[in-house]
Amino acid sequence: MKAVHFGAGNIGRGFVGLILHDAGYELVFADVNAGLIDALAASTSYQVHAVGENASTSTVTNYRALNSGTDEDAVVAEIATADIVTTAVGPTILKFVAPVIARALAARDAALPPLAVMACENAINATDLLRAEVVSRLDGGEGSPALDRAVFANTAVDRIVPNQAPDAGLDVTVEDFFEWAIEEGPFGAAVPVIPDAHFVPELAPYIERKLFTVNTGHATTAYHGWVEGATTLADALSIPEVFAEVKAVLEETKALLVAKHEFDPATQEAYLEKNLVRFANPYLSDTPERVGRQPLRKISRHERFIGPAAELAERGLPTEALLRAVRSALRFDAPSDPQTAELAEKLSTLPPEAFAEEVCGIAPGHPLFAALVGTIRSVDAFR
Ligand SMILES: NC(=O)c1ccc[n+]([C@@H]2O[C@H](COP(=O)([O-])OP(=O)(O)OC[C@H]3O[C@@H](n4cnc5c(N)ncnc54)[C@H](O)[C@@H]3O)[C@@H](O)[C@H]2O)c1
Ligand SMILES: O=P(O)(O)OC[C@@H](O)[C@@H](O)[C@H](O)[C@H](O)CO
Repeated sequence: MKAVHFGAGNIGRGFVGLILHDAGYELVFADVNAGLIDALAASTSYQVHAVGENASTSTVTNYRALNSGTDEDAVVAEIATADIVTTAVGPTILKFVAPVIARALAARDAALPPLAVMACENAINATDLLRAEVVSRLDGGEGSPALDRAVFANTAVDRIVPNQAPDAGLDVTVEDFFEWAIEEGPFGAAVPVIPDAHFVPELAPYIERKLFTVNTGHATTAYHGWVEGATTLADALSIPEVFAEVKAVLEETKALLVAKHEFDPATQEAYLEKNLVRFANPYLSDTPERVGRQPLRKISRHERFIGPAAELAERGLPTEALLRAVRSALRFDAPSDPQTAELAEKLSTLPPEAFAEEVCGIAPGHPLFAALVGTIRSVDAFR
């Protein structure tokens, strides 16, 4: 069995690669970072250190590595004969890997079992986004026979993998918790062999619970922590005012998840409490810069803040804590992040009403619009 994985970064090596290796796949990492690919290609193993109460170390072997920027033909050839292709490159990068997958599907022997394609990004239905990009590159689009050679399935991946220490080499330190939910419907009877993943009939409750609890709470910790001058996530959560804001945000998203997916409130409360502990994992060194990265993506329409806030407002439920988190997101100005300059430029050039519509996707008439515009306007006070 062979799996090709795009994105040999934190989650690629520390989660997807490890799980596919443990499932028995030969791995081919594809990435555009030449130094990383050269290091992987020159090595025969790396280690994943899981830290927390259930610490463990795993060794990943049986992999190869290819530079998808300079050796696209080789990556196409690998995918054409693979069983699985996964991505962990970031949702905004999917459009760049799609042409490679499209070429591979066109080249794939139609007699082979279909390729399982799964995007492991933090976004609702990321695989659908990838599929749309692949289709747009295929001759004949939706009518292309090459589409019959693949099965596309959405997934929700959860494991906190911070940026690694500069001297860590290829080894990755990760939290001990992990969860990988994959929608089973698209596969029919031919579900891929991945014992550490669980296949679910409907992904929406899983991805929304994950994105609107783990990622909403995580980003709230990062943005309020950044405003308070915290340098790690654990430090941020140790500030009582930040902790209170994170808890308040998670109570708001809990109300949505309980109302929308009929989760048991006590179970959801236990889930959010567990996540507060995960964010403060003392063995993990994570930063507001990483967790808050790409603020424009994070305040977009279907993402971790505006997504739940819009649905809460539509149901007449409170959104104040989510909007206070958005206000801190608007103040995020990490120099390492190109999106913060873009954010500042949009804040200074767009009227708040236009910002709400263009950046957050909330138009006049939506029940969140007035409060969101007020939030955007209030950021002026800090400039
Ligand atoms: N780190 C986490 O805790 C975590 C957890 C769950 C999900 N995710 C998701 O996984 C994705 C990756 O996150 P990460 O933290 O591993 O980021 P990362 O920056 O560590 O890794 C991304 C990798 O993608 C590579 N890449 C960029 N453009 C590429 C291209 N065109 N082709 C091939 N590779 C390319 C980069 O060189 C990098 O090695 C994101 O969507 C993120 O939301 C991350
Ligand atoms: O990867 P992002 O930028 O969407 O979000 C940053 C973190 O919240 C995220 O990477 C978490 O660590 C991860 O989603 C945990 O499963």
